[in-house]
Amino acid sequence: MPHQEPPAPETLTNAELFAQARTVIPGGVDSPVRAFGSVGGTPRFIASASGARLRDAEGAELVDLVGSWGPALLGHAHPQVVAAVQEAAARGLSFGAPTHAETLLAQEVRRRVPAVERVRFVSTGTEATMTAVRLARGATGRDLVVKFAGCYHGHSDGLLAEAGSGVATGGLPGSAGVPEAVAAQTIVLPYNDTQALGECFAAQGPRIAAVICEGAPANMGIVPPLEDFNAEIRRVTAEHGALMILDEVLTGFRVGPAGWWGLEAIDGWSAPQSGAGRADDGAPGPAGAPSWPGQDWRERAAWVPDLLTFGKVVGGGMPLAAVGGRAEVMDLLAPLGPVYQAGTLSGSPLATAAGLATLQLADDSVYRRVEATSRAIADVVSRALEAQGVAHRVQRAGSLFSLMLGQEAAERGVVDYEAARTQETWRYAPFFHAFLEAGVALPPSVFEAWFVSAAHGEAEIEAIAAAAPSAARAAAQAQPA
Ligand SMILES: Cc1ncc(COP(=O)(O)O)c(C=O)c1O
Ligand SMILES: NCC(=O)CCC(=O)O
Repeated sequence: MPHQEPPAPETLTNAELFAQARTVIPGGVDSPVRAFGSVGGTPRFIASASGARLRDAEGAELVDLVGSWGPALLGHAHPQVVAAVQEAAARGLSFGAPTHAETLLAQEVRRRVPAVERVRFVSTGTEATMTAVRLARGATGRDLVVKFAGCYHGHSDGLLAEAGSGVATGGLPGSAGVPEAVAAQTIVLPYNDTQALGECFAAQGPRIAAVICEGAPANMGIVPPLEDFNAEIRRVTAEHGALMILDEVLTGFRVGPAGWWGLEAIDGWSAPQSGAGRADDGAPGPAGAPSWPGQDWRERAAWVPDLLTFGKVVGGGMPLAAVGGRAEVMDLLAPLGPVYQAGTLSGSPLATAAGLATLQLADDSVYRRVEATSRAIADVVSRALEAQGVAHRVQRAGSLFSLMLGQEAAERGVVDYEAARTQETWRYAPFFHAFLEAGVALPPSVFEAWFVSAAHGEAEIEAIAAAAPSAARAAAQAQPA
C-alpha cells in the first residue's frame, strides 16, 4: 500500500481532531479542565490566538474569556512578549546554568511584592506550592498542612483533597493514587470559617506546619475572603509557630501589580458581606486602580504571609512559576539549606524572557483597563440573566469574576465550597454552549474564573452583549439533570 501522509490538521474538524487525540492522549487532553467534561460537547482545537481572540481548527474566531487559564493578562501573542521570547530563543533554549535574566525577573517580583525577599523559579504552579509545603515542613519540623475545601493548589498528592478546579468540575472528592499516609497529613477546613480554623489549631496546633490558602479563591468560582479571614489565618499561624502560604498562582500579578496580597493587605480591599444584590462588587482603592506597595510597605501591610506562590502571569504564557517569601525560610532551600528542590528547566530562558516582558508591560493602565473591562463584561452578562429571570450573583475578586447561579446563591452569596457546589450548576452547560455558538469562549466549568485581558475592549464587550440574551435564555430554560 502506498504510504499516505495524514491530512494536515487544518483540514480536520474539531470533532475529528478530538477523536484522533483520544486514541493517543487520555481523554484527548493534556489537562482535564480542557475536556468539556461538565458542559459536554467537543472542545475547540486552537490553531492560533491574538489579542482577545482565538481561532480554532475550523477557522472560527472566538472571543476568549479563558486566557490560557490566567497567563494572558496582556492578551495572546503580544508582539513585545513574542519578540522577547524569539530573541531569547535565538540565544539558546536552555543551559542548565544561571542567567542574568532570572535575577532581573526575581528583582521585578520583589519590587512588586516586597514580602518576597527571595524567590525561586520553577516550571509550574504545582511545583511552586509543592515546594512551599516542603519548605514549611522543613522550617517547622512538623508534618500537617491545612488547606481549604474548594481551593486548588495544583495536583501534588497532598493538596488534591476536596480541591477546586477540575476536581470540583468532575465532582470528585480528591484523586485515586494518593497514599493514605500522605492524605492523612492534610487537614481540610471549610473556607471563610474562622471558628473551624481556631478549633483546628486548638486541637492540633503544635503539629501543623502551614496553612495554605488562595489569596482569593478562584477555583470554586470566585469566593472572596470575608473581611479579616486572611488576617486571621496570619494571626493563628503566627501564634502557633506555623507558616502561612499565600497561593497567588492565579491572582498574582493579575488582580493588581502586587497581586491579591497588594489588593487586600496593602490597599484594604474587602469583600462585601453576604446579602441580596445582583453584582457582589467589592471595589479596590478609591481611584479604581490597585496601588504598588511602596517603600513603606511594612507599615502599610495589614498582614504578611511567610511564603507566596506565583504562576501563570509571572511566566507570560510560558511554563514558569515561583515560590518566594521571607529570606530566612527561603534560604533553607538547597544549596544553602537542607530542603531539596531542583529542576532541569527551572528558570527557562524563554519563560523568563516572556515573564519579564509581561511584567514590564503590565503597568497601572493595564490593571485599570482589565478591571474596567471585566466589570463591563460582568455587567452585560448579569443584565441579560436578570432580563430572563435567572437568579444569580456575580462574585468578584478584583478583576476576576464568576457567576453563582440560583436563588440561594443570589440571596446569600457564596462563601464556601458547600455553597458553591449547591448552586444551580446545571444551568451552566446550555449557557456556555449558547455563548460558544455565538463565538464567545467562556471557561468550560461554572467553577472557573472568567479571565479578561488588556486586549479586550469595546468590540469584545459588544460581541458578549450580543450573545448574552440567547445564553441567558438557555440558562433560564435549563432543567436539572
Ligand atoms: C491557585 C492555584 N494554585 C496552583 C495552581 C497550579 O498551577 P499549575 O497548573 O501551573 O500547576 C493553579 C492552577 O491551576 C491555581 O489556580
Ligand atoms: N483554575 C484552574 C486552572 O487554571 C487549571 C488549569 C489546568 O489545570 O489546566
